[in-house]
Amino acid sequence: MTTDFDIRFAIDPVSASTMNTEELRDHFLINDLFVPGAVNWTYTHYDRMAVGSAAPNGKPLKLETIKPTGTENFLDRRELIAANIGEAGTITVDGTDYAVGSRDMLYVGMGAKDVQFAGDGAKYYLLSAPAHASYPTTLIKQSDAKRLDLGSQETANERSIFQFVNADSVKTCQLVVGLTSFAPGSVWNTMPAHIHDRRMEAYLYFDLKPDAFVVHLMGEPDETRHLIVRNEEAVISPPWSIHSGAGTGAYTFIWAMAGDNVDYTDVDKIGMDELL
Ligand SMILES: O=C[C@H](O)[C@@H](O)CC(=O)C(=O)O
Ligand SMILES: [Zn+2]
Repeated sequence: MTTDFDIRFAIDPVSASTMNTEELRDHFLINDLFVPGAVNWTYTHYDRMAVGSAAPNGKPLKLETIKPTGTENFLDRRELIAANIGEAGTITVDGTDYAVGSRDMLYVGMGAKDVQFAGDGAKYYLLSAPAHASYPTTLIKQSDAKRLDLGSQETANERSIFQFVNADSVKTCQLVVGLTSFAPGSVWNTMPAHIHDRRMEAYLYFDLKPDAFVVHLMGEPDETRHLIVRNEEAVISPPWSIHSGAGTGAYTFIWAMAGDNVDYTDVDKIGMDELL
């Protein structure tokens, strides 16, 4: 078996501003992310972040290398986070089993050779970035996350940010990952919006009803575009872009960054009056 992968080149803001809907979706949206019975990757040229999935569907799946990494094993020069958005499962790393419950994340440090994803109803969302050191493989539960409550009901952005990667939970080289959930009726994420040119970001939207979608905003603050994003689809946010969205109904999302620093408080805020 060989793992399927797709490559996304880095797009500059001027080129992005000339794109039509189809071109924007081809470059920045990842649909068909979860393929039952397979691992698949989207290898991006934004900080070489790879965004993927493993949906075991009854049969354990092995993490195989893909050509773009240029290494014998996928994690020879990379680190990985697997976030389970499905039912409880098990990830085995070089012979050690980790029970990864629904909404748990597993950090796998650089150098792990044999990684297997198992669990009938488990759905692992995968994030991987180049690493410079090998940190211990660690299970991170939602209760280990640092919680930040933001927004208000009046502005439909009342939400809780769970920073799974934080100073107390796990040490990583580049990956900073968390999950954001909403108070009933709140639909706006990341508004007011921000940019962080030193880090790219990826969003996975899930827990959406079949006919619901998120209108995801991207682009430079004075040149915004939108993507219609459905359940279990992901969006790549280039370092120069805002990343914010409003759902037609309830949803949850996982955000993940890689780049020059691991300080998620280091963002450039965009004023509500600056968006065009
Ligand atoms: O850089 C950080 C990420 O964009 C998210 O943490 C933002 C987010 O979850 C939110 O405001 O709803
Ligand atoms: Zn951000």
